Amino acid sequence: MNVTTPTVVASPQLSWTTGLLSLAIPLLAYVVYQVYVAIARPTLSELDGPPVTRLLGGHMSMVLDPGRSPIVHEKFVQQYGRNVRIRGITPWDERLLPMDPVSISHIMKQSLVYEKPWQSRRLITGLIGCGMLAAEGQVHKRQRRVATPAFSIQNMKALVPLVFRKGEELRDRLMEVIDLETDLTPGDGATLDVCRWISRATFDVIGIAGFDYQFNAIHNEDNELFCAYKDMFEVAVSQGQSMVKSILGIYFPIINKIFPDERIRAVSRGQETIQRVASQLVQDKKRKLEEGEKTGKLYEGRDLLTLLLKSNMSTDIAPEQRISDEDILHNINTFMFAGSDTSSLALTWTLLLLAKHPQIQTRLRAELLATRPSIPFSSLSEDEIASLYDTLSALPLLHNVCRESLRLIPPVHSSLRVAVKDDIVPVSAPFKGRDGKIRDSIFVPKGTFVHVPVEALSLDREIWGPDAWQFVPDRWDSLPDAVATLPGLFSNILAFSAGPRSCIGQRFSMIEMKSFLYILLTNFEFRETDAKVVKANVVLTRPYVSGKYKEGSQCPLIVVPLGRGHEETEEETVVCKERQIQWFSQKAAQAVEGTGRNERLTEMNTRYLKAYCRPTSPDFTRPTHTPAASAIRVYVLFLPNKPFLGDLTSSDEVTENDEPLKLGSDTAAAARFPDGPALV
Ligand code: HEM
Repeated sequence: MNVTTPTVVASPQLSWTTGLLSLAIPLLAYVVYQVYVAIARPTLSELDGPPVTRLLGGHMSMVLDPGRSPIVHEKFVQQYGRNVRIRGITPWDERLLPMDPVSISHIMKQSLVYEKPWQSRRLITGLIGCGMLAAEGQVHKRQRRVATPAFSIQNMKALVPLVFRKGEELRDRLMEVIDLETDLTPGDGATLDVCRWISRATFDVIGIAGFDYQFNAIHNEDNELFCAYKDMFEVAVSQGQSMVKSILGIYFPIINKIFPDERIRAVSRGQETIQRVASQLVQDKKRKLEEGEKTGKLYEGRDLLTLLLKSNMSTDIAPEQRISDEDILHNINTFMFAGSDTSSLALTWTLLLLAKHPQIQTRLRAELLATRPSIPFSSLSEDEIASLYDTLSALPLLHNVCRESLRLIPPVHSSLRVAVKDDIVPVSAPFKGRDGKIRDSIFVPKGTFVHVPVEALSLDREIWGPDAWQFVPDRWDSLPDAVATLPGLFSNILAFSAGPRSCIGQRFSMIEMKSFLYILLTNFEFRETDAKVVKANVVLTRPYVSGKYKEGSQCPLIVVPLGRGHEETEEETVVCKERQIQWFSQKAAQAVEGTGRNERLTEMNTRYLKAYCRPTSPDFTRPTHTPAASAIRVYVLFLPNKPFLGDLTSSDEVTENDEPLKLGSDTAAAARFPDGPALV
């Protein structure tokens, strides 16, 4: 199985000696460089900063830990000003921590001066290839130019129905899981790890939207490509004992070749699978596009892979600006990597915040329910879903909730840059340097690392006001003037970064967040459990249960299907009932139309609905034992192939023993109601 094994077994001593030598020589060279060359570099000497109390590790744990960072950042600003000198990992590693909006804007704009450090780029490249996240300079420019048209507003909107369908799948799956875990009595909900479920769904979304591939992770986690990506991404975020080895592996990749551990082997296995399955997908798509060109029947795929290939082939891109198939594959990997966990974390944190603020959850639900179409989702055409999304995207509270959540808990907590040449960084106000002189800019020498504190700017109480650390979506209706000075691709926050290296998937994420929130909140209520969920920065800001870090990232919430334990507000009840009654009555009328069946049935049906209908499952796609399900049964039992029920009177009860018609398997009924509820 493992191609490296025979070498190691055949000559273990030789391997060890070679390994040690190949480790020792570069290590020695590195130490010599650091002592005699790097130490002589110019430093951020004019800036003030906190004292250093440790030889290694410096201040990184203080600024990287989201449990402490808000207070640390605030104290630093008060004591040392808005641009602070901090210590990185080694004694020679002085870093700039800018918390001045003017300085940060400059750094984010000057992407040719402030690059991603080669260390992080090498780590990413080793996992997913040199796509947009890792590339720099001309390579990055070329890739971004090819990818930008794929992320246009129009192309993103075309993905809306795909995202909705996945949202519905998640809803149905959660209902099934809850049914299994509870006895279906009112008030019942199940405690679910929302983080895990959302993550499975966002993986599915990026699979289908990224390259038209069904991971089906919502249903099971066995798909080989899904496992390959998951394993690789887990290596990227895994911490612990092998931290030192991981760092050494970045500086001296040969170590990983000579001494591969289980993680390295998992990465190789994952890469092999991705290479085999995903490159086949690239070739298939290329063939479809070429065939379309030849036959004049253009291939209409909406996924990012197709769009990337189209853009790369378009005449707008000069031949020398095109990217290779390998680059295309690396970028699809990059979208998987950059777009799955970030989105699922943004959604998870939003649901947790809403669970902690039930009044806001109720208000948001009422806003969402008011837009609910009169027919079930499953019956909506793609155009109708697109127009529903247009309505959603303009909802004020939904928008406020999304940006407030991304402001308060940005999934990317901070980012790292390195100055590749000397630079002068502007500041918003003159400041007193360490030598007591007043300065109006900062000299940043080549080689300096810059720690970009994404979270610090959006939690700055001097800028956002005293409640900046709280979840207050309404703040967005009247923001302090100072907020307008903050950089950010989205809403003056750095959640999606800023400048030429900002997130290309921001529009995609908003579609995903808003569609999922819509589907989830109109079907479930989310409540806090007794577990204390805390933030930890493991590449991204992830939820953990306090004291249970070893169990991995998780966010348990009680998920209650609406209509069971959820006490709907009057506003919700009215909206839901009216819409459901309207839909059922319409369908019941169609059912009896022209069949000579009496109108009494329609009337009775409506009566049942009036009595029982609750906002349980807005598009009625599943049978339940709730009153709404009885209403569904009544409606279904009216079908012509159940003639004896034509004699039902309005006083008859439909009992548990009445067999509901299985629309999904009954061809006659299915033909009659192609868009009807699938009661399977
Ligand atoms: C809520 C969800 C998301 C958040 C918070 C987010 C955040 C970010 C941030 C902060 C960066 C800059 C990283 C850095 O400077 O180190 C970034 C870059 C990037 N993101 Fe996202 N992202 C999200 C979703 C997505 C999605 C859905 C996709 C793709 C479908 C995507 C693709 C990318 C790519 C390709 C880059 C690199 C851009 C470049 O360097 O030119 N992201 N993202």
